[in-house]
Amino acid sequence: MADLLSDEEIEAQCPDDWSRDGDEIVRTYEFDDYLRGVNFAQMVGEIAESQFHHPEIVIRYEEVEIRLTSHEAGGITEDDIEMAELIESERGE
Ligand SMILES: C[C@H](O)[C@H](O)[C@H]1CNC2=NC(N)=NC(=O)C2=N1
Repeated sequence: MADLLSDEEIEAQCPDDWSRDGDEIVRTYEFDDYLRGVNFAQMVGEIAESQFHHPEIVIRYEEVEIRLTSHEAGGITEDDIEMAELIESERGE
């Protein structure tokens, strides 16, 4: 199990366009239509399964919110940062 990151480490390692919200890091992605968001959520789910690290995914009209935290560690770890980076690389932003 990964160790909890310090406030300073989270600040330094949180990818651009992601923000910290308590024990989570979060980003909301915008899409041109609902189904593009649904497809993105599917892709995030596949990454989550491959990493065995599962975000909260909220699908709304033309946007998808991704929230990451490490439940077992009780906060934000390298696993969350890595997942955010993988999602960013897939999104191509
Ligand atoms: C038993 C435990 O749920 C598993 O080891 C994995 C599954 N996916 C997970 N996902 C997240 N976000 N945090 C975890 O601690 C976690 N643990």
